Amino acid sequence: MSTSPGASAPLPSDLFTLAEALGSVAVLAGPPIMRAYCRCTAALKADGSPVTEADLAAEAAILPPLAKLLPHLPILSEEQASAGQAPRCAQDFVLVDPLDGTREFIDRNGEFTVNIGVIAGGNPVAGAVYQPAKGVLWIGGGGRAQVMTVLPGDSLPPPAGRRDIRARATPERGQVALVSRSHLDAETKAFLAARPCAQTLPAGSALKFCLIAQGDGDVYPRFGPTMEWDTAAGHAVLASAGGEVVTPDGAPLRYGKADQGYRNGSFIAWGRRSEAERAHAAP
Ligand SMILES: Nc1ncnc2c1ncn2[C@@H]1O[C@H](COP(=O)(O)O)[C@@H](OP(=O)(O)O)[C@H]1O
Ligand SMILES: [Mg+2]
Repeated sequence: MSTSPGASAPLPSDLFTLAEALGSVAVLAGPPIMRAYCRCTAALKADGSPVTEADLAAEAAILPPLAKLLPHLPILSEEQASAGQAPRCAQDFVLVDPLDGTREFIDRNGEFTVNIGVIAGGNPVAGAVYQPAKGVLWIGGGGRAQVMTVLPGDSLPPPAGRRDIRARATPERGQVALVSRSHLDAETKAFLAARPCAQTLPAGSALKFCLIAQGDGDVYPRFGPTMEWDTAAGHAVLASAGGEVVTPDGAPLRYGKADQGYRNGSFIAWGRRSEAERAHAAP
């Protein structure tokens, strides 16, 4: 699939409804992922094939319904990109990581997710993050975000089975920092050492964004490498819950960086920052 990088495509006007639809698609990746997860035991460490199998099966479950949902938007998916089949995307497109947190899958700690994010004008506007091992789904779009329990492959619950979430106001002291469980670099450690953090919580994959979005954390610094498909969905959920994701110089983290191979630079995800916190972080 290809598109002109500057092309703009019509998006549904109700971005929260779009996020719900993305959630319904993300949940479809649950059954193939959990089949591979349950089948593989110790053999996985010596032979990574069940991970690849789960990645590919999850992507195959997601892409057709996603293309039907958003027929005018190019889809950039991790496995297709790895196979050299990525469309060139710049402004309006969809980012898919069918199995984010390969290390967590291999380590069998359940902290892996399915990520689907919609980008408009280079910004994430709707997203769904699904944790199949726990059956938890986060969705966000249009300034509204929710968390709910959904078993792999099931339908989304009615409103009574969902919880609206909002990032908490960043406390001046005793901030809770989320960090990668598997990729923690020296620069991130130095950032944390300079902050009034009471607690550092490790979490895999896009769960770090979701935990801040639901008020269980304040900051997620990431100075090590990530790809756009790792962050877009969680970024959309967090932004819809009142948080933000910025680069170290304070600019919003943007998407469609084709010339950089869709790699993100360093970023810091925040809950609802106070003015004092903004001033403290100013370059
Ligand atoms: N050296 C590296 N280069 C590029 N991306 C990296 C990387 N190390 C980690 N990542 C990204 O970080 C993601 C995992 O995030 P976390 O460490 O927060 O759980 C990985 O997603 P995948 O597991 O889907 O490949 C991968 O894309
Ligand atoms: Mg990933």
